[in-house]
Amino acid sequence: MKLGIAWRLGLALAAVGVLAAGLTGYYGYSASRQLLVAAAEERLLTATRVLVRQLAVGLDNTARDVLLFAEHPMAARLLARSDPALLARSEVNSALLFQRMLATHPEYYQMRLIAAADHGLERLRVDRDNAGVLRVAEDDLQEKGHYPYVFETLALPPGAVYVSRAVINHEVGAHAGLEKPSLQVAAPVRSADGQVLGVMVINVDLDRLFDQLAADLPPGLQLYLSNGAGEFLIHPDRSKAFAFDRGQSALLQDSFPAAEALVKQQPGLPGQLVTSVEAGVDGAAQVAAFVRQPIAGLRSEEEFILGLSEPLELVLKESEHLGAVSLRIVLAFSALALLLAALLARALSRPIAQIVLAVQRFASGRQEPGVLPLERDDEIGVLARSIDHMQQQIGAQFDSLELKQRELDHLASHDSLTGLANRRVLLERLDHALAHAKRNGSRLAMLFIDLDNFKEINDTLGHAAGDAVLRTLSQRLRLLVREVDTVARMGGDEFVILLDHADDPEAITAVAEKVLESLVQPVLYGGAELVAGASIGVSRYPENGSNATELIAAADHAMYRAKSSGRQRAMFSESDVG
Ligand SMILES: Nc1nc2c(ncn2[C@@H]2O[C@H](COP(=O)(O)OP(=O)(O)OP(=O)(O)O)[C@@H](O)[C@H]2O)c(=O)[nH]1
Repeated sequence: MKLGIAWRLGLALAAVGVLAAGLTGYYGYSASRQLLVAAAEERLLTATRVLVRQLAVGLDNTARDVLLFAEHPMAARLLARSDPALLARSEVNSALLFQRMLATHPEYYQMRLIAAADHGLERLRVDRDNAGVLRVAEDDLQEKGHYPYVFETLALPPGAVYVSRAVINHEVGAHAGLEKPSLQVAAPVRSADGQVLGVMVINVDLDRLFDQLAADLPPGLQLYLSNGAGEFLIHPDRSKAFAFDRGQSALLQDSFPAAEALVKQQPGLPGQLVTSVEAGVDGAAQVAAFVRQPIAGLRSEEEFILGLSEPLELVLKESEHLGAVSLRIVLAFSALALLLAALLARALSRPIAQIVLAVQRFASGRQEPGVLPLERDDEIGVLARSIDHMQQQIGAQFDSLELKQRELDHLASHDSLTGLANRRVLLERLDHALAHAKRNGSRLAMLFIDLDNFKEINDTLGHAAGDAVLRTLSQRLRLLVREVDTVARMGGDEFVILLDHADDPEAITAVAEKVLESLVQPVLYGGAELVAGASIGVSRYPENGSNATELIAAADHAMYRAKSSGRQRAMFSESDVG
């Protein structure tokens, strides 16, 4: 189907409408997604910074706890082992305090007092086990001098606190702490004279610590902790936490490439970033925030990078509703655009079709012209009125041309002076009449009339008088014959009357007599009576000829005989073609 210009315009407008609605919806939808992602990044970063702050506070509190015990005189007394009675009481009291501490701090799983002497022999130790909290029997106490948290702490200045690297605790007999991700927080114990007697150590269960920290986080968030090198210590996928402890590698920068900037950052400086990855935990896209935070005020080789991530799907959940609303709006606008386009196309195509029909009808010259939308006051109305005006102009010019054509036809076929048929028309009609007569076996007669003494009128009264005589006599000739008969002026003062169905010679003679009588009647001109008269030669078909030339020649010849026989008479042709 070929579409008209109005429909094509309508469809183009509809397409523009649909496109505009679609693009608006699409950009609104994608802008909302970007805003949601940006808001999630901001939210995650804030939450991560809060967590880092809580971690620092937590470690600080543990450091305070360690210092409290390390600097208490009871610790020095226990390690100095000077007074046996005092020692026994101190042991009981200290063990009680250690047990109270473990009871109130679920993240602590071990508290120990370790001597600098005897290869770092544990002097007092309270462990958490599956049943609760227990004081480790003297026989089970171990030598720990070879562990960094012992010999490095022994070297610390007064008041300093050591924080170990995050490790999995493989120490034999560690009860609940065995194979736990741990931090050892330790401080040296000194005698009153400043001599280093041993160390006070609290073992922190990292999992419990972060369970506490993350307890208030909204659901759906995932927690990451790595050391300064990017090795995961806490990961939603437990197989990635402490992978280095199993001789494997699971690095923050591998899971979140942007985090490499934090890993490579100069130690001791804080840093933060937000990032998005296409395939995070479970292969789902994630939005994440990471913060690197040095442990301020504590002696540690460790720095932590803490992070939170949220699945992109969760972040964009709100945009799904917006997307559905956008889609409905786009569909509604598209339908509206199509409807408007159809209405516009109809509104345009109707008057255009009217104009086309009117122009076609006008072009094909139909009697009933098409109706133009003349009353419209828009461009189509202007066009219709212009076409109407043009049609009227063309119609008027056609009428004028037709008139002129008729005048030309008349001029070409009639004598201008008398209005009678001219020689050309006479010959046409004669041919026609001859053909008809031959077919029907009918007869024709031709009267060749030449005025007598006409020259004299011209010569005496002038050409105008001659013209007046010619006009008057022509009128008389026309009135003498029937409608079907032809009266023609051959030129000068010569006329021919062609009589159709002229079977009877007497009837022909009667016509010739009437002609003679009529033409000899005077013509009034300028108060004078002018008399011409005429001589007539008569030829007949088929007697005197079978074609126009023969019949005219025969009549002409008979006319000359009438002239030479004394004028004012009619004579029949004597020529016989038979
Ligand atoms: N006024 C006028 N005269 C014409 C016209 N056409 C021809 N004539 C004149 O008509 C005359 C015709 O000549 P003739 O037939 O020899 O003159 P005539 O006096 O009738 O001679 P006969 O036929 O022998 O009687 C000429 O003088 C032409 O000049 C015309 O249209 N108007």
